[in-house]
Amino acid sequence: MAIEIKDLSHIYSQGSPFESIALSQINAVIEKGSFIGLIGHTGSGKSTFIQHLNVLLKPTSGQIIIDGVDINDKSTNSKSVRQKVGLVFQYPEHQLFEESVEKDVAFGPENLKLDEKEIKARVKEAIITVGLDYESIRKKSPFELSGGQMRRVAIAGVLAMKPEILILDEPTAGLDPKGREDILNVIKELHDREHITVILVSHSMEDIAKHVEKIMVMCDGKIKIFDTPENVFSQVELLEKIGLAVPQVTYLMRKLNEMDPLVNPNVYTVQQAREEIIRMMRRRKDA
Ligand SMILES: Nc1ncnc2c1ncn2[C@@H]1O[C@H](COP(=O)(O)OP(=O)(O)OP(=O)(O)O)[C@@H](O)[C@H]1O
Repeated sequence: MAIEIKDLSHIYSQGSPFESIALSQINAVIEKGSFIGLIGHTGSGKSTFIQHLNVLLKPTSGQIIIDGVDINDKSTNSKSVRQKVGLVFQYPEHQLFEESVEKDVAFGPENLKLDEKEIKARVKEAIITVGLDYESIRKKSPFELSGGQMRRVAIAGVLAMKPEILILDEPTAGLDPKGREDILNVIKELHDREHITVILVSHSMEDIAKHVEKIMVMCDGKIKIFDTPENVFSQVELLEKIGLAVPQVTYLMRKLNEMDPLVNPNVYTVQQAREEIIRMMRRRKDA
């Protein structure tokens, strides 16, 4: 079963002078088990959208159907939806508060009133899944860890709830390139192993291009494109119009195609090609 989004709109402070249309008649189907990247400039509606998926926000109009169930229907239990749809907020480490890593990760499963053995097993599994050494880290205070480790602990806390749908809002924000890559690899491996649906929100095309199966591009509260990375990146003009930079590698591929003697009779030497690419990268850096 999929996530079906039907004519979803959200207006903040409707009817007041501060009214703001954040989502405008969105329609989409996200297949079960897919890995989606959600991208858009600041204020495009990404956070508003994902908060609807685990009923933190209710639609002004429209519906969200998950596994055939309208999640906003009066008869639907919000708690059971939140169990199914795990949401990792931006900078989730700010929400760590327990005295040890294992207590923090156990917080969600304890709220589910699971038995102690099951909680312990889930905590261990989640900590290992995010790539941390369970034995050496479990008793530590989250506050003695590095930024990247704290982020992993926070993600483990959501994984310990065993969500079927995992949504991560900018999970790589503020991390160095190595930390970003590590987190993205953890998420990718989890998706490949557990076949859960993953929605990864990011500002960075580069970050998500490598891993996701489809990219949803949002602009002004609407979905502008929802397609494979190849098809999204081929729409360079549209992406630039909405203020999104495509990955450098796409520009390079484009340039190399232009340099292909079959496409362009002004054949370049390898040296000329190198120089042209360097000039292009500099121009983009200066822009
Ligand atoms: N609590 C709120 N009250 C009023 N307007 C809001 C509220 N939250 C968001 N908005 C407005 O809704 C629109 C969409 O915001 P949203 O936070 O969903 O965008 P976003 O794409 O997640 O941005 P960012 O990348 O900066 O997190 C923006 O115009 C924003 O100003």
